[in-house]
Amino acid sequence: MEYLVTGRQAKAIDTYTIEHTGIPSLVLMERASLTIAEETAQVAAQLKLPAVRIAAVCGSGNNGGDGIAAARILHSRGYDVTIFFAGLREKMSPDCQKQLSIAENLSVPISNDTDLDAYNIIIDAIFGIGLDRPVTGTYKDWITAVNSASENGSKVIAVDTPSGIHTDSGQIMGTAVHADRTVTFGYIKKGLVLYPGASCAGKVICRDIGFDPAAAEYIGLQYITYTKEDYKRLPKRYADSHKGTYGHVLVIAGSKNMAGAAYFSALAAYRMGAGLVTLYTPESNRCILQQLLPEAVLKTYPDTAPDLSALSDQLNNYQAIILGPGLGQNAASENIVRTVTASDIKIPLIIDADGLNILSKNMEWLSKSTVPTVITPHMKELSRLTGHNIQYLKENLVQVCETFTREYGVICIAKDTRTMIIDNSETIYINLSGNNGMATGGSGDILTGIIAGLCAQHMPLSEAARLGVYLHGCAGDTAAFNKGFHSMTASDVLNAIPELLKEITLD
Ligand SMILES: NC(=O)C1=CN([C@@H]2O[C@H](COP(=O)(O)OP(=O)(O)OC[C@H]3O[C@@H](n4cnc5c(N)ncnc54)[C@H](O)[C@@H]3O)[C@@H](O)[C@H]2O)[C@@H](O)CC1
Ligand SMILES: Nc1ncnc2c1ncn2[C@@H]1O[C@H](COP(=O)(O)OP(=O)(O)O)[C@@H](O)[C@H]1O
Ligand SMILES: [K+]
Repeated sequence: MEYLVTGRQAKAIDTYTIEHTGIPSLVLMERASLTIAEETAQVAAQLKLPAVRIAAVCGSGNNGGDGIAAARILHSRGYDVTIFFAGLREKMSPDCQKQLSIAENLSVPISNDTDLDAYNIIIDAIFGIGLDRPVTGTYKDWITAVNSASENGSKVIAVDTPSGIHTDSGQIMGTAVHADRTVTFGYIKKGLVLYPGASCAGKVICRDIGFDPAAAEYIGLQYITYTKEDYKRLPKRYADSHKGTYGHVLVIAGSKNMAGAAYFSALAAYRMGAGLVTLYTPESNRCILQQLLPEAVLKTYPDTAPDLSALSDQLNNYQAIILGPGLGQNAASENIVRTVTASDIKIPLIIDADGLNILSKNMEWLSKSTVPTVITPHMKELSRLTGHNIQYLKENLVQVCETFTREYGVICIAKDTRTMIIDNSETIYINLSGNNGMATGGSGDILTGIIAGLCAQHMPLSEAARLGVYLHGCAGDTAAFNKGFHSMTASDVLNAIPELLKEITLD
């Protein structure tokens, strides 16, 4: 697990380390600059040119101070480096002032020119976490100059964040640097992983510069993400076990023309390790699903007339229930959704797709429901559930989901390029696995199966939500590796689950 920080939190970590721990700010700056110099040297070596010219474009805050110090370190190591001062001398921070005077004393070249085209590498140190308003005027011109050099082939290394990106939201504040890589200090800033910030950051490299680890605990960080380290959370298999050990999933899914969603969801639960999967689906799907997935137990109902009291009586027989993929929105589906949400079961329920579309027209069912529930809406479904348009949702996702979660007592997995999970705790999970190849029909159905498979193996629902979303994205990444972003399908994501889990468990 890794933390992602906001600008305010990053600043508080700086301040704690300086004031409470006693590490001087110039020491932190020197360490930050060393990482930039190392990264720059690495890029310079990769260019394989007879001579490499480096420009450090520096603002007047501490981000600029990092850039000036990095230029000084590179200069002392024999690199051809020039400082371009993009800030205002009268507004320099004390540390930036200090760095500029050291650079002047050591005769590091400082240019008054604005033409960056002759430089092979540009260090962007105009703004870091201190950016607090839209970029205008000469700053805008500098950012344009950096981007134009980049378009002409220069490599751009951003210091801490690409200048112009909002540290928290990833929004472009008027204009922003498009970097090839961003070296960020201590913790990854949230704005570097959220779009469009993530597109401007390029490859994000997070380097330790000596912040006191106690600072994070003292401040209380809120945003987390999973990495390969979290593979170890996968439920254990036991030599002495049977299918009951790994739980029984009920998948309430599919309708006349949507057998595929039920199949994806059910197979994903099996692939994730569930002991048994039962599919509750209309009679018209019987043949196709039996052929597609002989491993599943089928419980079919007459297409328009499910036996709701029999369904209700059975619900307690499972360890996890999926409701909604391809369910359709006819009267029979509505009755099923009402019956399941109104039941008194204490079994984890994962509601997706048409289950959510039906609920969005019957929100009182959700408010009255006492079933432990996770909902997995994509932005359109979330828009139907909350009444907000997608633009508003994207800009206010955390706040909208927090309100929704509190009001309805559910865990919300807001699916998007960067899926977020908001439950009733302080912690917000932001997912970084996955890729655009997953923007293909059926991907979401697989996620429901993965989460249910984990719940069936006795993982608590909020934990299964996080690990499920992470592994779903990892399976998507494996599928993209195998088939490419354009051609991969939901079936490829399903088939990547065993490949992924094999790699994890045999490691
Ligand atoms: N001791 C520390 O605090 C450390 C800070 N570090 C570096 O310092 C950076 C933060 O430094 P600062 O807090 O000085 O902030 P920045 O250097 O990011 O920029 C702040 C300055 O820019 C001005 N500004 C903000 N938005 C503007 C806009 N749109 N147009 C014009 N001016 C604008 C502010 O008024 C302020 O003068 C980090 O990103 C990191 O690179 C590192 O050296 C590590 C240690
Ligand atoms: N560009 C992308 N980057 C990362 N993940 C993506 C991207 N596009 C889609 N996904 C993921 O793929 C899944 C799509 O789900 P959904 O829209 O419900 O698909 P479907 O309804 O076809 O099953 C979500 O988990 C989403 O996070
Ligand atoms: K920067």
